[in-house]
Amino acid sequence: MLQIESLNQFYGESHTLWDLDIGFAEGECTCVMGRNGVGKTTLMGCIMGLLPIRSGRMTFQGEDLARLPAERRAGLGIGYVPQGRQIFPLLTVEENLRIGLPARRDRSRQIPRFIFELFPVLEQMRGRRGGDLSGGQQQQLAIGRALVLDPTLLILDEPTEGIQPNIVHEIGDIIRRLMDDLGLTVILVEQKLPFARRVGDRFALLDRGRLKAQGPMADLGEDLVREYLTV
Ligand SMILES: Nc1ncnc2c1ncn2[C@@H]1O[C@H](COP(=O)(O)OP(=O)(O)OP(=O)(O)O)[C@@H](O)[C@H]1O
Repeated sequence: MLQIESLNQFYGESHTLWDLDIGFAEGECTCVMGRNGVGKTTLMGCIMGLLPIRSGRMTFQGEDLARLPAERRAGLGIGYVPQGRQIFPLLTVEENLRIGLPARRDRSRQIPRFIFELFPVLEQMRGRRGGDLSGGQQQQLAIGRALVLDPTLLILDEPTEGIQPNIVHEIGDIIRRLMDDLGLTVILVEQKLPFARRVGDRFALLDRGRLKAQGPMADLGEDLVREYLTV
């Protein structure tokens, strides 16, 4: 569904992503993993068009992504839940959700009903400010906001960071439901190994900007964990 070939990215003189080749298969959840600072968020920024790339190809359902500005990429059906959630604290829950509506392909001005079915707390707190929500509720709002666009691919950057364990479990269930009920493909940046193993179908392991291994989650063995994940 999304194919990345020979991707190189620099921050100024600093070469951050090196000749990355990664494929993301339709209908699967691929966990992008690796220690802090290896380039996971940078890779997501490149996919979304928020960071310029130096060279390489990115194709999404046959479209050449690298040539499209960020707003067109979202319109192709790529939803993005950034690290740290980045909801608007002074806007209400409803206003946060409405932000994505103008980019919908069908021009609908209605927040899709299934978002409130998936996250009942967002309906209960519809008129409250985003900043008044708990961390877990804000994460649900950030996911809901990305879903407003009706994406076929959803990218989540560390959705469990700083969230209570019971809510982490719930977020895992929601991701699987999005895949089973809506047929979404998911890219999940994740550092928590048990969560990645529970939710992911495949993994891609980065180290210092390079891809070190990828494959079915069952192949993420102890040797790889020790070498590239344990701190
Ligand atoms: N805006 C920036 N300017 C310069 N260097 C940056 C910038 N953003 C990130 N970097 C550097 O690029 C490298 C990759 O960072 P990135 O945030 O992509 O890693 P990560 O794997 O997502 O880390 P984390 O798990 O901590 O979020 C790091 O060395 C980081 O210091």
